[in-house]
Amino acid sequence: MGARSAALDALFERTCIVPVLVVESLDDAEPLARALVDAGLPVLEVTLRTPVALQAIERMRRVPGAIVGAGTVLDARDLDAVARAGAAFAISPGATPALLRAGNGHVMPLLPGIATASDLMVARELGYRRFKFFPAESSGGVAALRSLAGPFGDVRFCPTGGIDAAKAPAYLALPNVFAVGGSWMVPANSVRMRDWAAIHALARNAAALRRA
Ligand SMILES: O=C(O)C(=O)C[C@H](O)[C@H](O)COP(=O)(O)O
Repeated sequence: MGARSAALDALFERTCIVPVLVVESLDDAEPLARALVDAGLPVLEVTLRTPVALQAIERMRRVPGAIVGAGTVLDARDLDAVARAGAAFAISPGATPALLRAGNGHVMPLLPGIATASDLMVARELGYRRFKFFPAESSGGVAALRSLAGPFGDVRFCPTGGIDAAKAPAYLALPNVFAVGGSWMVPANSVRMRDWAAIHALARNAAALRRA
């Protein structure tokens, strides 16, 4: 197994649920990370969708127990930026050859996004064996991952996109799924209200989910 796959497998040994976070206000970064880590979800994906995302990664990293990665990494520039911010890993919704090559030049592991067999094969040629499957629900969901297991026996996935507490168990039951990503435990409204208790409760339920 390659070093990147081993590093990702080691990270996701600790959890099989990845909260996908959109941090609008820097003041939310620390209490949000604390609520999730305390509830049993230590691995966090901070999307680069807001202007404060890089600073949020830096702040969340200081929360004891938090393992903070970056999402929405679209190109080599984003990859360098999140590495500088101290992200433990990077996730992209899709993949380009340039991003995949840049990922090969980083110690920080990149989890590229794929939605089809052809996407996967391009990244596989460059050494990738762990992928985000995005957007999971609209790209065929559980049935698609079951089909991909045939030709790609050495590949494992983190499906994300449209998954919630009710849908997650069917994904986690698949042998080629190492984790499930999603925002269901972090409702935008709860963040706006700074209702960390509500997020903690949803995160606790998510943390009780297990791989098969
Ligand atoms: O911003 C990114 O990098 C993304 O790839 C998208 C997110 O992973 C999904 O939007 C999360 O999906 P939901 O759980 O349906 O909210």
